Amino acid sequence: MGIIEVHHLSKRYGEKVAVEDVSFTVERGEIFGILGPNGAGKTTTAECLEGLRRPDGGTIRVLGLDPRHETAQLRRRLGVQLQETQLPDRLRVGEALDLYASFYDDPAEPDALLEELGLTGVRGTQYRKLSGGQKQRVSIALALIGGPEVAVLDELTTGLDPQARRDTWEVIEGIRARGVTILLVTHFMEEAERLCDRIAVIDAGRVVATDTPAGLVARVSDEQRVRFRPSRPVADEVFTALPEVRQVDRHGERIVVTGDGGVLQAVTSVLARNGIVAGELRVEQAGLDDAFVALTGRKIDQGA
Ligand SMILES: Nc1ncnc2c1ncn2[C@@H]1O[C@H](COP(=O)(O)OP(=O)(O)OP(=O)(O)O)[C@@H](O)[C@H]1O
Repeated sequence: MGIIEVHHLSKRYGEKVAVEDVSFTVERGEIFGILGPNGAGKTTTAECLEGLRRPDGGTIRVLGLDPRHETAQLRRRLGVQLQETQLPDRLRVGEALDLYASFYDDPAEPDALLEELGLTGVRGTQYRKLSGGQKQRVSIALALIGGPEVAVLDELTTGLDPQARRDTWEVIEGIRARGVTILLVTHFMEEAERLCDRIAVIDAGRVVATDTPAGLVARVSDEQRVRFRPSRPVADEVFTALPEVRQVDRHGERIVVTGDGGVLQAVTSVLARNGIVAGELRVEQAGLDDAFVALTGRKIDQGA
């Protein structure tokens, strides 16, 4: 049995269908992503499994517990980072952690957690004086203070600059390394691709695909393009004779060879055999954003 099991979940707000027939299973130790554009139903799904919202249909089990009826038991074992955490402006970071730790029977050690999240230096700093990245890391610390087996992190890097985002990703990988299962709600392709073992792509309230990032990309295309400038003229046939190659194009002195996943290896080998050096070599392949367009028919809104 998965550590999180969602079967045929549905949720409406009045006439508005927010989530329709959503199913997925998260295995222990995974970073599992729920990826979709704004308004896709990601937060509603997360809130249903946190026990914050009552589903209209379907079943949910988190750690074998029903969030609707076993909310108190679940709260002790589930860490939740809400989309926007606001703490009193004058509360100091250390005070916030001590306060949250007091809610649990067997909390994590606050100082060790601050150290792990790179917050030791701001232990005595008031919340209002923290940078966006530091506030975000405090909200992660608060989600982890109860020593949860599962953590749900919702849009944890929205609004952060690229460096703070990368720092946060490293923190998440460290948390997973400690054995915490993570459900990551995001609309950032790069974040999902970098962090997640598997992803449920959700659009307009429905799961359109669940797979590894590489699996999602492979579903839509295994195509690779190799661009280079050969050190001396070379005929198209040198490449078209290779089984991996589908197409050869020329742009001035540059050659673009398109083929399957083995095309780079095939092209570099044949060039080496012919004593040709490939200058300005570039390899392009489909990414998760191409997969998303193919699965949903549109680009994700990357605006934070
Ligand atoms: N309390 C509510 N009342 C009415 N409609 C709601 C409510 N909460 C969410 N919705 C609507 O339900 C749909 C799904 O919202 P949800 O917040 O789950 O999406 P999301 O994928 O998490 O998007 P975002 O990243 O913008 O939060 C949206 O159309 C949203 O406008």
